[in-house]
Amino acid sequence: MLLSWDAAAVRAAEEPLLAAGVPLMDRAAFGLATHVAHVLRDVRGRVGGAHVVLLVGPGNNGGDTLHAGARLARRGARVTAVLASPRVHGDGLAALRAAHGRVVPAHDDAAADALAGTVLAADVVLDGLLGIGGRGGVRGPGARLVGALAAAAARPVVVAVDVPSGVGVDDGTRTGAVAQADVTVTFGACKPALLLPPAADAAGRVEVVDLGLDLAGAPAVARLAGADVAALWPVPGRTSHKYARGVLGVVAGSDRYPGAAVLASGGALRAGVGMVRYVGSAGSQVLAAHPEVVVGEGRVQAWVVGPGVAPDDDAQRARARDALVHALAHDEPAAVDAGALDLLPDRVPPHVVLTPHAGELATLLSARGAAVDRADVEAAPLAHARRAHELTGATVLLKGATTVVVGAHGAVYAQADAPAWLATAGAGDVLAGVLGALLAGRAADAVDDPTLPAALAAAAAAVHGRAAHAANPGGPVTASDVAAAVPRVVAGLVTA
Ligand SMILES: NC(=O)C1=CN([C@@H]2O[C@H](COP(=O)(O)OP(=O)(O)OC[C@H]3O[C@@H](n4cnc5c(N)ncnc54)[C@H](OP(=O)(O)O)[C@@H]3O)[C@@H](O)[C@H]2O)[C@@H](O)CC1
Ligand SMILES: [K+]
Repeated sequence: MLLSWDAAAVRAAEEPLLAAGVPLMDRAAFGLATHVAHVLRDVRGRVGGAHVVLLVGPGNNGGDTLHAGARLARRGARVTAVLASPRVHGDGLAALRAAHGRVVPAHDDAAADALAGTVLAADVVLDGLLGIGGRGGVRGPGARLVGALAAAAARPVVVAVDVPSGVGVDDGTRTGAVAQADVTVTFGACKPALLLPPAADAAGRVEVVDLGLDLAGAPAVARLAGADVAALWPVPGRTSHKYARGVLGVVAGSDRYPGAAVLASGGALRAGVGMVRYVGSAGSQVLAAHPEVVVGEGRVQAWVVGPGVAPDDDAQRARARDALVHALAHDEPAAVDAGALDLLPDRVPPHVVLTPHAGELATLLSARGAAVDRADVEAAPLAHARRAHELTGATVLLKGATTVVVGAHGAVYAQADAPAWLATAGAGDVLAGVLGALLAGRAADAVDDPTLPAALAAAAAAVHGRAAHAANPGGPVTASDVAAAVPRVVAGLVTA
């Protein structure tokens, strides 16, 4: 599991070490220089003679960068520090000068613009303008340098120092231009911005330098790895029968969208649910694709409600509403998608998991008095998913290239397992089915432990994303392909 801590938690963990005189900046700079040396060997074959440009901001982030630059200069690199502020870290600057690094001021926009060519001609650029002390996008001459990097057709390798400068460290937002990093070398612990969209898209590969911090308290954002998914997956024992493995009620599809019923049922079956009971008008299509499905109502442990339920299909909407009422009255977990999102009562428990995409989340929030549109949600996915959790009580899985899950007691996951090819019609229906299988297989646990539905939702997103890779590595996939690949992805995880 990849865990991240917010800026305040990192600072709190640094404090006692700094008070005890532990040289944290030395450790950070050593780790940074080591990673940059690896990068230089990759791009140039060696450190000696390579040209390294440091973008240096006013705080300790610039200090780390200058100290790392000094180490690289001592190893023979040609190091140029571009100072984007008249006030920079004194010790760091002295160390770089002592190591014969070159120092050039860029204290105004014109000076910064004149240095853009130098920056773009480097082998490697270290982005040390802002770290966890940054507030909003990069301002001043630093912004010109970042803008030049962002606009360049051919740019040097960029290593972000701690975080790409200008990202919202705790919420994953981006304001203004952010230099796209190839690698982010982060100190002490991963930061939320390195996992959360849209900031994480600018981070590249993330390397964590251990500073020996003792991080107390819960992490801010987590990302499940394969072993975590396997530990969450309901794996049948030798004596399990289909009812013990979970029966899932699926209220999906409509005359207009019968395929959603087929895909949601298929996702659930392929994820290992004991049995699917399908409720709705697409029974014949579901049976044609999946003869193992039982059509009609009966006892279930969990529900999938909403995929492909058309807004004008009154009969299917009534079934979806009934299913939700039943689920809530009997403490049965439910994945609520698409056409059922507007049928929710005001408050629901966290074992109700909403699975909107950005547009649907905007609609849901707007209906509850928070006027936002799709672009607002995409610019700040965590904040909006959290708002929806606060307003409804539900666990919220916000679908996207990186899927964000917010659950009870501050549980937050960000899963980036899917290839871009997964953005295809019907993929969300399959995801709802996979999640439904997990909720059915672990229904009692999901009700007892209010944070578990968020972990299960993240696990469903992880398997769904991996299935898209497995279905056709590097190429296009259909939702049916993704569903078909789920069993071997699950097998690979639970037997690893
Ligand atoms: N603590 C430690 O020992 C360790 C810390 N470490 C390192 O320290 C980093 C944190 O350092 P930091 O606290 O000095 O903040 P940092 O991010 O460098 O910038 C703050 C400066 O930027 C300014 N500023 C703010 N926003 C701005 C904007 N939008 N555009 C332009 N300027 C802006 C702000 O000005 P102010 O807001 O105060 O006016 C202030 O002057 C951390 O990320 C890690 O790299 C590691 O070495 C491990 C040990
Ligand atoms: K930085």
